[in-house]
Amino acid sequence: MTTTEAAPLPTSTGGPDPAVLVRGLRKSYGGKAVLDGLDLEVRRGECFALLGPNGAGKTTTIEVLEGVRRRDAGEVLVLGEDPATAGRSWRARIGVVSQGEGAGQALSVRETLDHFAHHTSTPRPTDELLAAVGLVEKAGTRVARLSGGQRRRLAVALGVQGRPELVFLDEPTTGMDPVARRQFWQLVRDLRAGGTTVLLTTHYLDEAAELADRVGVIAGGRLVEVAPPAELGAPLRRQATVRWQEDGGWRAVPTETPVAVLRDLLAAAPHGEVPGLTVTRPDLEDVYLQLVTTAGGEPR
Ligand SMILES: Nc1ncnc2c1ncn2[C@@H]1O[C@H](COP(=O)(O)OP(=O)(O)OP(=O)(O)O)[C@@H](O)[C@H]1O
Repeated sequence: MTTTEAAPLPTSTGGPDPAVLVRGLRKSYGGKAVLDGLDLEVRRGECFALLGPNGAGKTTTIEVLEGVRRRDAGEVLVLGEDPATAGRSWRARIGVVSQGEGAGQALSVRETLDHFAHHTSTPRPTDELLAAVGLVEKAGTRVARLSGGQRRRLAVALGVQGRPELVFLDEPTTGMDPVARRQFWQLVRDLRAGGTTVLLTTHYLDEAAELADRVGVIAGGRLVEVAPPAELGAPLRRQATVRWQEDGGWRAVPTETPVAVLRDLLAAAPHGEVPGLTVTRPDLEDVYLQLVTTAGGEPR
């Protein structure tokens, strides 16, 4: 891994100030580099999904941005301030949904939301939050009696209670059932439609494809690619595979010009029929796997 100096933060990116601007972020644990010069820019109002294998450094990155983990080097601006030194007024502008469960156990769901509302200047109404995360039926249940997925929903409600400008969602739907995930996706869409910037980490590529304006892949301590989900790994996506049945077996031809392959096949087909013919291109998962493998982003 290289040890180049962090470039100074640009003062202008050509548009409004980004919500998150990171240059040359480095973090090691016990002498082992996890982040090795990570650059990241999240635009105001977008939903940005950080992808990467287990141990790639997604949570470490989010924690540095939240101001709860110290960095070794690099420059970081979140809503225009350095999280390492920013104060309470800055903290009130961000929302955090971490991987831990957080909320106390003895209070009911409603009491928990009401309790934290007292510490927030313009909280979203508790009933609105309960509906948004699908916990209306559980409003009177003690937190200790919630299932894992229901606790994640409560954590999400608490994270957005203070109407944050920017919300960090670290693996927000882990443990949620498919209905809850879709409900959560709607919540994220609503937040984004209301102008909130969302930075989330996820292992679910369908979630990233569904929600994110752009995705970034962390591997080998750096952001190896950033693009809209449909454009990630564009050169890899150009490669199609034409498959068909021939002489009792399967043939598969990788090609960047599938139409030409099809034309030849059809010309050679006795009755214009090619049994089992399919043309496929790599999907987001195929592209992601290639990116992290190429970048040496195997789990540490
Ligand atoms: N407090 C710590 N002390 C020592 N090592 C740590 C600490 N926190 C994280 N690590 C290590 O740093 C690496 C990155 O961890 P991190 O949690 O940031 O990864 P991640 O991409 O969020 O992983 P996952 O997808 O599994 O949640 C891992 O190898 C982890 O074991």
